[in-house]
Amino acid sequence: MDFRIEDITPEEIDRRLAVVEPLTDSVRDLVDAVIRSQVSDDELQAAKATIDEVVASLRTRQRPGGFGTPYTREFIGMPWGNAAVGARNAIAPPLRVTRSAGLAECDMVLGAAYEGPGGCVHGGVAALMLDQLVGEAASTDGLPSFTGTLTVKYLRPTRLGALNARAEVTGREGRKTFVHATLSDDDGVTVEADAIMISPKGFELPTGDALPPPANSRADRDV
Ligand SMILES: CCCCCCCC/C=C\CCCCCCCC(=O)SCCNC(=O)CCNC(=O)[C@H](O)C(C)(C)COP(=O)(O)OP(=O)(O)OC[C@H]1O[C@@H](n2cnc3c(N)ncnc32)[C@H](O)[C@@H]1OP(=O)(O)O
Repeated sequence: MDFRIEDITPEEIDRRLAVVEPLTDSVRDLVDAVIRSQVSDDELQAAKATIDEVVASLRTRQRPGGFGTPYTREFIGMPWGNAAVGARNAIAPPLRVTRSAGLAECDMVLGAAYEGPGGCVHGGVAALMLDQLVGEAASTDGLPSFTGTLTVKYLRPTRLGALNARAEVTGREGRKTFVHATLSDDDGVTVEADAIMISPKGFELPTGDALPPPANSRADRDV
């Protein structure tokens, strides 16, 4: 796993985020526009050519593999490629998770890119978001926890639109942390999940100090 240290200041993180977050939002917008566009075939083909040019320019310098999760020496996390919260990842639902002891929560608005059954959120997307939330809730004491078992119960269809996700630690037992999570719309809970999170054996923090929760964005770190 890539836990590399990148020795930059919080100001430099903010500067980088101020560049990449709007870019990621534009790519998200592009994804939504492609799904819902009703322009002609000629216009679609012209759009492809323009997009291919942009991709070629971005490919002139690429890192190998994934983005990884770099940390600063102060243990501010930069999981910017993360599929659920990555600041550079347009596939990620736009989640801004807030955390406190044993608790993680976020409001989000899901559009056409997250559809499963017509007009409703894909079950895998719901599970993705809840997986992230249980991971963040279990890790608020600083030690990372990985999902061992995630049990997801879909109570009723989740309409696309404004939603809330919430995860709360319900117990700890050795290296295991138990977490309950929900996804809700205005009418209440649509999906619930229970997770057994496991702290990896022998994992030691580089300094022996507890880590603060990792930051995903400027707004997140200000919490
Ligand atoms: C500079 C460094 C900074 C670091 C700071 C980090 C801060 C991080 C903060 C915030 C992060 C937020 C991140 C959110 C991420 C979202 C969540 C994900 O997507 S995670 C990816 C999906 N999950 C996997 O890929 C796991 C793959 N599996 C494994 O790696 C192992 O199987 C693992 C770690 C889960 C367990 O392996 P073992 O070798 O440690 O387990 P054994 O020693 O056999 O068991 C320990 C106890 O756990 C139970 N256990 C083991 N596996 C289990 C499982 N799969 N389900 C339930 N219980 C399990 C066992 O029964 C045992 O319990 P008994 O002590 O006997 O009571």
